[in-house]
Amino acid sequence: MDDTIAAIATPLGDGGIHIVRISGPDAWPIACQLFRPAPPQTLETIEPLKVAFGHIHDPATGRILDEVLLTRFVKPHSYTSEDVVEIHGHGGAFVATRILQGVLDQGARLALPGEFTRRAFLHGRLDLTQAEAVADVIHAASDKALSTALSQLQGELSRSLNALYDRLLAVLAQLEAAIDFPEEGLEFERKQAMAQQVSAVQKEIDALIATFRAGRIYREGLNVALVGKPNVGKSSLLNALLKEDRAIVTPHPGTTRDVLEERVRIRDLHLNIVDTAGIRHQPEVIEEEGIKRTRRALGQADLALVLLDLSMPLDANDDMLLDAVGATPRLIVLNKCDRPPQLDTDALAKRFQDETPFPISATTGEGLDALIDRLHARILAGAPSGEGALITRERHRQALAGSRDALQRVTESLNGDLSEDLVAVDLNTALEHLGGLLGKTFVEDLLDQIFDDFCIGK
Ligand SMILES: Nc1nc2c(c(=O)[nH]1)N(C=O)[C@@H](CNc1ccc(C(=O)N[C@@H](CCC(=O)O)C(=O)O)cc1)CN2
Ligand SMILES: Nc1nc2c(ncn2[C@@H]2O[C@H](COP(=O)(O)OP(=O)(O)OP(=O)(O)O)[C@@H](O)[C@H]2O)c(=O)[nH]1
Ligand SMILES: [Mg+2]
Repeated sequence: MDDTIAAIATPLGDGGIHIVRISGPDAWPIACQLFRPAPPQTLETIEPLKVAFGHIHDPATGRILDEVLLTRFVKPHSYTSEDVVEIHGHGGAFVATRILQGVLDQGARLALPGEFTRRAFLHGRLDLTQAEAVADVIHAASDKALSTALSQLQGELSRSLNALYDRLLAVLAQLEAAIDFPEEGLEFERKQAMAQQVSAVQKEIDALIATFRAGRIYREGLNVALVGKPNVGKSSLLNALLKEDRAIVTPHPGTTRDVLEERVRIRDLHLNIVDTAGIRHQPEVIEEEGIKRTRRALGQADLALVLLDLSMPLDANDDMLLDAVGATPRLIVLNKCDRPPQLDTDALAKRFQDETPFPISATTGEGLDALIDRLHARILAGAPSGEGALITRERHRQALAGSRDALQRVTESLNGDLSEDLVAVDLNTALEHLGGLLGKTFVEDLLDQIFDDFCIGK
């Protein structure tokens, strides 16, 4: 951590401005080799956290490389808690790379992905949940995703976890006192009181674990599989939903799948909709493959949007599909309601007793608002009300579950008659899980996992 790192903190391409960021003990000396402030400013008069105007020179040739703004941060008052310099140059991959090269030539090392934030973590300016939140702010695709990430960055989750950690630490101190002075032992009442304190913490951990469903869906979006027989209007519905919010939609290719996935924003939330269509030719050959893909999409979905064609009777395709949906939570959507209905609605009502199918028309847009209302309500159903801390990642859930299980053993032991040493072991395990979640203790592998997903320059 004692070397000086540098990177272009903005995406490489033509744009308005680019930022070259330098962090470490040589950040300022390196900047001094390259930057000439415009008079009357001199290098000596540049104040931290103020913007200075000037030029970057190429020390090799003395020529001007760019006209820039520069900000100096003096440790520990910077993003990384180290000395930092930011050079704001003109947008453009070539000029940005040219300035970065100058910085590297002066002795800085190219930063690894996430290394600035990793340093902020290692210097204690952020804990691990806050560092994760930095990535979540960057990837946020809805208001909920953004507000969840920002409150985590601001330490909302950290505060809850630290409070629980401290309460357990206080119990551990009592236990250890009893271990150190065995002649005094632990009276029954003391043990009861400790068991109560522990189970109170356990309850709060359970409550945090229960926020995972909502937290994950806010952060990642609800995974929706759009399923239905060929021609029922799946792609039309997807397009209609996309049109609702065209500007903020970003199509991104499935990572391991060859199906199309689209991100659709619905008010303050977003969905990841997988369109399972498009396998129509040579049905005898492709049919099976199509069903396999549909099943795969369904397996990864939080919700299936099952499309039926209101303008024709249910057929064997629909049956096969409904079979495939199986236990995946679903919403039945009846498309083409602009056409004369052919679907036997009595039979339908019998078949889907507790469900209200949604009549829509993907082409006229009829019923779409109601469908969106329903989707929105369904996502929020069971979500924690209010502003409390949420957990958003499987890592959080696992750590909390580990802590909760250990605490369960602690309360059982305290209520039973186990020795203080053994109780302390479980209590320590519970603390380690919480500590690991916050990054109080960590292994490099975990940091690699978290920070490798970051961009270079973050
Ligand atoms: N130009 C620029 N914009 C940016 C960042 C940055 O590093 N540079 N950020 C990050 O990528 C985010 C802002 N986060 C930041 C967090 C802390 C500090 C910082 O210097 N903190 C010091 C001083 C604060 C103060 O003077 O009040 C500190 O905490 O001591 C800077 C940015 C988003 N925008
Ligand atoms: N009248 C009417 N026609 C519709 C509606 N939705 C879709 N269609 C028509 O139905 C046909 C099939 O629509 P698609 O959206 O391609 O259907 P799909 O389910 O994606 O079909 P595959 O990709 O082949 O599985 C097109 O001609 C659409 O214009 C609707 O609500 N009303
Ligand atoms: Mg289609």
